[in-house]
Amino acid sequence: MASAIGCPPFEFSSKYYHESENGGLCVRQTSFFEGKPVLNQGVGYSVILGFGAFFAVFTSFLVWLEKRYVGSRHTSEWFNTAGRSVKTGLIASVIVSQWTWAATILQSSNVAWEYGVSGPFWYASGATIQVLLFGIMAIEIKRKAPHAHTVCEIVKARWGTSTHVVFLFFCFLTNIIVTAMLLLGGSAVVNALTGVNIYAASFLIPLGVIVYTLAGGLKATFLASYIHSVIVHIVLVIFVYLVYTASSELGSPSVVYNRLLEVSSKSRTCQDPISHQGQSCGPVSGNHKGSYLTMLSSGGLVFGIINIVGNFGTVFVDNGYWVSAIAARPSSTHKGYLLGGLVWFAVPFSLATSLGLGALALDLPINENEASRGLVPPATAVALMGKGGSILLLTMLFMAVTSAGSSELIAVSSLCTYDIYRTYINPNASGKKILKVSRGVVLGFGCFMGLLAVILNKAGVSLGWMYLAMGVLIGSAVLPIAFMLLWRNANAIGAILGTVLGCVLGIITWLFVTKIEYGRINLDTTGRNAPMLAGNLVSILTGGVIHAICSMLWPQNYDWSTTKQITVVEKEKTYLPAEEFKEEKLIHAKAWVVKWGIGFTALIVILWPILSLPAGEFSKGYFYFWAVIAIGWGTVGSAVIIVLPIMESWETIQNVIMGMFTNDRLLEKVEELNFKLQTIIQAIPEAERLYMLEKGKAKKLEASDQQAWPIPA
Ligand SMILES: NC(N)=O
Repeated sequence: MASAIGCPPFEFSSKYYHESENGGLCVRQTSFFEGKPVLNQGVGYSVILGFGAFFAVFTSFLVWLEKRYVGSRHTSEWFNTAGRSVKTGLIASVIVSQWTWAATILQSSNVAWEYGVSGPFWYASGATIQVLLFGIMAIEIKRKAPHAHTVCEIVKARWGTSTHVVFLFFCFLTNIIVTAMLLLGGSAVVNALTGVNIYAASFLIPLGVIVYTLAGGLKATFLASYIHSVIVHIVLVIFVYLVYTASSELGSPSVVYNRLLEVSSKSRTCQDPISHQGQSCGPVSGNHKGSYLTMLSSGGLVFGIINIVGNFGTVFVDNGYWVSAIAARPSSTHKGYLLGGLVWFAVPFSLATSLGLGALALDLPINENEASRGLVPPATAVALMGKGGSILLLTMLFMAVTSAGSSELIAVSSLCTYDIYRTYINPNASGKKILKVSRGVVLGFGCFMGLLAVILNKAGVSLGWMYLAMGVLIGSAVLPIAFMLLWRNANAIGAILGTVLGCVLGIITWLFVTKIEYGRINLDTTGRNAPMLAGNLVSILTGGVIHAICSMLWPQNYDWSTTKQITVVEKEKTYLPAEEFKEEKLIHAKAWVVKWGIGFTALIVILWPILSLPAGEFSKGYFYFWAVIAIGWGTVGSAVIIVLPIMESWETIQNVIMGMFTNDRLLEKVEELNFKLQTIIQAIPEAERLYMLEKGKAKKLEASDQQAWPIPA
């Protein structure tokens, strides 16, 4: 039971308090980790290097199996687009792992620790809607630029060289920001939990990723992403159930609820040394009744708005999402993005509702510096499970950082290859040359990733600061990039002016508000909510408004003819039915994703928060319901993302297993025969037409046979 002035204030957190030697004062531990790692360095190096090596070998092996037994040809097109035939489940799983950053795991719990229940909600909803809405762009790529490899290729085809250069700059900036956040979060947690040198961690984490991305390109990152997603979701489910059902310290929504009321109670004494500046203690400023159990939180809402703006930038301006859309088969694109978004919602929401609120409910002595470095969830994991918890958290984080990192590698590699090398240096580059350049960039950017993290760590930039600042820097490019595929009158000059001026005005506003509010400009003051909110909003809105005004004054009236003329490097034989590419089908898919994408967006950023406002400070029953949603969403989402890709690819998996256990020589012959036939078909287009015709007839015959002679149950 809590005591207002006793020491310790709560029995359940007594180990974090002691009485001072001289005056009998109650002293709270100044930080949770106290600079002492929970695990030894050997474990840290084993996780980084062991998992890195395992995934490098295993993923390369999977790619080899696919080449050998499924017959994929490893051309430059395949390296950069995975054959443009990836199905819904795998696309959804790729989106989930690509969008699960270190920040998703760490920063979401940080905002739970700062604002209570509203933090995880705003983190999750404010970063899900971009993925849902990007489904619209994804289907538009299929309609308007079916052979593109990157977003900037489309920019160049529509608006020319100057705009191309501007957007290349913003796309690279996005990749650099995302990569920096991955490594800042990853290296901070590895360092805090294992004591591995933070600079060594920054260089070693990307190592395994570079190897498998080099070996297998986009398909390798997709396969690895699936495995990473599975691991992330298994650990997620373990933590959620631990906090709300299994742990002896918490173990039920009711205990968490009572503890959250106790730790924020008005009667709690929070003066130094019973609690220190920057630690959670007593009522929360800006929250209704100072409670952690309310959606009426001004801090939570401001974070939510900044989160929405910043994440529009890191989806729409990150070439990685365009590459995934390009890789998807047309009938899977929109469904993959919608499913991916809905499943991803659970990662920050369920995890931070468990580990973030868990940190508060355990009254952990986490300080502000630890929280902004992303150390809230590791602290809860350690408090609840000891070393086991830290290993699980470390594993989850490593999976998130490496899979999102590999997607960034491919995103940068395809920009350098197609938008710089093929566009400005060697327009007639052969497939072999393109492949070589792609691999060179993967290696180069992989090494640069490590260097970047070292520089940022040295400069004292934290994950939390970077996360809030990203929208100021790249938000201005969001609306112009969306207009590119959605608005025929959007023009080039507006795109350039909007993007550049929006960014400059966003930065000026950000610094100006910092100066006015806090009197000085430094990493601490620029990272506060008010300047970040102002900078983020000015950047995204000015970018869009300037582009819209210019386009209304000088409309382009474009018909997407030049974007449709973007060419592939090697003509690949597609195994997809012609039906997949039909305009009516794509328009139908677009209507579907517009309806569901906008519908779910309205549900999770407008309806849900509005409906939860009348609850004020949650009652125990309301919190129970909230926790059940977090547990249920996490469980169902995890099941879907683990099982669906396997179900969809079951035939391919069977083929590979059969191939592995049957006569290799026979397979080699079939492969050779297949290759010869492909060559003949490519040389004689008429042969392909006849083949498709016969195949269609055979399918129809088979279907009618089945109707006439149904197979008995
Ligand atoms: N991907 C994010 N915003 O966690």
